[in-house]
Amino acid sequence: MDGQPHEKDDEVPLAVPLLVEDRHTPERADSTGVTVITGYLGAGKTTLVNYILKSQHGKRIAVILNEFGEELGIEKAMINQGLESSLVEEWIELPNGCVCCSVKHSLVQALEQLAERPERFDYILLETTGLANPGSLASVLWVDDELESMIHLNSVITVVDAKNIDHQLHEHKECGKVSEAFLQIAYADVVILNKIDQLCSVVDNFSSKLVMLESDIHQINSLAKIVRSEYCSVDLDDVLHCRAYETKFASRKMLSDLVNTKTLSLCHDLEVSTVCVTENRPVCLDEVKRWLEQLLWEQQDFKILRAKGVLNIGGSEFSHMLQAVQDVYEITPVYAWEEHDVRSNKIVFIGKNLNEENLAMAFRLCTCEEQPAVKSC
Ligand SMILES: Nc1nc2c(ncn2[C@@H]2O[C@H](COP(=O)(O)OP(=O)(O)OP(=O)(O)O)[C@@H](O)[C@H]2O)c(=O)[nH]1
Repeated sequence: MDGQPHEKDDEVPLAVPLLVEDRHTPERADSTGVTVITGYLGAGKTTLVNYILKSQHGKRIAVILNEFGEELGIEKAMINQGLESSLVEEWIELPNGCVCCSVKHSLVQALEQLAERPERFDYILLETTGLANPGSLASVLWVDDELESMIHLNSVITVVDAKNIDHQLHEHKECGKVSEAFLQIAYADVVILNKIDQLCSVVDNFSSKLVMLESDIHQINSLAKIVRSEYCSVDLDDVLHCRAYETKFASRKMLSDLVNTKTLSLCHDLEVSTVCVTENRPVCLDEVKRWLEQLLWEQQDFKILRAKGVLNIGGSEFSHMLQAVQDVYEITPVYAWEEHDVRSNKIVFIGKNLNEENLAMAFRLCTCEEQPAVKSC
């Protein structure tokens, strides 16, 4: 951690809010949720980790830190022993490098070691280097078979510096590559729009600037929840209980939020954007899979980074949820359709150079009106 902790970090809180409620007891009792914390250099990732560790939630939290380019390539694991216990620091040695590329395997081993400890953790936070592409990391953590029973990916939290994000989004891009600031927002389940105090000190029309930044973020990723903050003082529910990857346990609210997500097309200057496609007729599961595999696995003049959707599969009485990160995807039955449910299909794509019309047209070709019913549940 190379940032300086803010002096507020050392103050004893005057009041202890009850931030973690019983209803949040992990559904998978045997598996620990991992929250990936990412963000541009200096955005406030360490500030967020410190804030979480020092909040009095009574939970045991392990933190794995990955610093890109550190000489020794050493990772530091800080473990919060819970309410009224001191912070314990440990070192986990990983080879030098960035978790999203060269040391995935070691990271997986480190997570296994943490998860296998007799004293169980309630949460594991993984603070990535400011240069990491959270997509690779998310896809590894989401699907790793060795880890599946012990840990699960909870969410990706991206900390954004409100004063500098404009510049970061519009700075020079390497040809053909999506810049890190876009990737970090594209893969985020929650965006913490931090340092709003600093933004306030440099712009006159502070409120409208904030709204504009939020609109830019939502044009890149309409699925992300945006939380404004100073020194990352956020509601811990937003960071620890997001559960963006729990497809099987997706709530009706999560699905209805998806259905209500819209394509925002105000600014055409953004490298990455969200596109939503809908289809009212039932779709054929095999056709959808074939289409997705083409989109995700074959070379295209566009790139899908993340997708989420609700599907009405012909012949099935279950709504299905689609999740995709990079080249990995999953379609899972979620809950039985009820009489009042509107059985429709919606997929939200986040990616580079997406063409709404082409995607909508291809989705239409997946309908199964002319095809035999598919029994998937
Ligand atoms: N004014 C102001 N400063 C902040 C805020 N949040 C964090 N900082 C300060 O910004 C600096 C960088 O914060 P860090 O938490 O170290 O940021 P980081 O993302 O971990 O930085 P790297 O590890 O270098 O990528 C520190 O000096 C923090 O105290 C905020 O909301 N307002």
